[in-house]
Amino acid sequence: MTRDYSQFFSTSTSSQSGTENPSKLARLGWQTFFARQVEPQALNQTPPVRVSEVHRNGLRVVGEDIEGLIPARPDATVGDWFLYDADLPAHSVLLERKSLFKRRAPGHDRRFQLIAANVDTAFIVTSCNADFNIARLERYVALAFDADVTPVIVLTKTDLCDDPDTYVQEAMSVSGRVVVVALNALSREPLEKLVDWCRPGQTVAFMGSSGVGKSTLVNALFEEGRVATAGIREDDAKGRHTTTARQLHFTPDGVAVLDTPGMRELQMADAEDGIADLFADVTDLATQCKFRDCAHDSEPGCAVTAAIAAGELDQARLERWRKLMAEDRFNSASLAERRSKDKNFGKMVRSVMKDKKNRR
Ligand SMILES: Nc1nc2c(ncn2[C@@H]2O[C@H](COP(=O)(O)OP(=O)(O)OP(=O)(O)O)[C@@H](O)[C@H]2O)c(=O)[nH]1
Ligand SMILES: [Zn+2]
Repeated sequence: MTRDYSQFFSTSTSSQSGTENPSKLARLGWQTFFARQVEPQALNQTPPVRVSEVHRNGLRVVGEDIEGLIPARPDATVGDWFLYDADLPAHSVLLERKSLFKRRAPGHDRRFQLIAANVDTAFIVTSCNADFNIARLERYVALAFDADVTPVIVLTKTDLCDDPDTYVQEAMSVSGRVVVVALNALSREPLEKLVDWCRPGQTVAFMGSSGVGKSTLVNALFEEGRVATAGIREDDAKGRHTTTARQLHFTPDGVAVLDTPGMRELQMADAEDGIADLFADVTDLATQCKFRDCAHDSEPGCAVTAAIAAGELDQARLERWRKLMAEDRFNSASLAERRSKDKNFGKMVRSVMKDKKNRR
């Protein structure tokens, strides 16, 4: 292989700027972040490939002129980049990731499962109706922050709502760092309003409950509509999974769209950093409390309760922070740790779980 990869070493412009005619590799999502990790000579010997599908027997990878298979390995997932060794695929070298969604396995050992790597943007989708739930939005935003993925809140079904602006205002209260977009997913608006995050070479994911319009938005990104929407489903009020495989779909424009059922079951686990990012106002206040282990209840010198009393912090937001932290702690603990937790903590967790169920 004697391909010249030097063009991918430009550090002045990233592929995000959307050049007129991006190369195949750029359209697969190859960015300066990955190019910086590699010597040009190595690229010629072992060209970059991206994991487009995860199967039991291996990772399907695609590159400039390559379609290959790397033997299954637990340390890689869809969206990962490898330097591909065509002679010994198992010796391909995994590149450092920009971002990673992971979760704890449901089984006994609670291992980490890698869900998706190198996603640039997570569209957190909800609709301007009863699905809208501020606590759920916060969970997804915290998960995205924790994964180093940019969250964008997308409010769908504006056409069915008298006052979308109320929803927009509330969604904006989630975080000053998160853009909120409101649209009718069945119109041309998705293409117009999501364009900033859907340029060639970008990788996007859609998160949100069933029926909020994720497939509809994905369809909008594909000219021919390759991903099926569920349509009307009277037989199954809760909706069903129209997506089954763990893979990346590439739009004709070169946007990689993540398609994995795992995104649906993402739980708060070891996501303390993401929660801290989202609730920076609360955690900042907490550092000013008189006692380091302040529970922000009735302790003297508590900066958090003082802020609530002064009307600077919303009590409801504080409660949602507590619940998210409790959920994260619970899900992060091993089974043994869970058993040894004291009764009160168990009670708290049960109430959080009950609450979670009610929100679904
Ligand atoms: N009027 C209107 N209908 C919408 C909008 N977005 C989605 N829908 C409809 O809502 C239904 C559910 O949309 P989907 O795109 O299948 O929702 P989903 O989030 O992919 O659902 P799951 O596949 O179950 O996760 C479909 O009948 C869509 O046509 C919107 O903005 N306006
Ligand atoms: Zn306090």
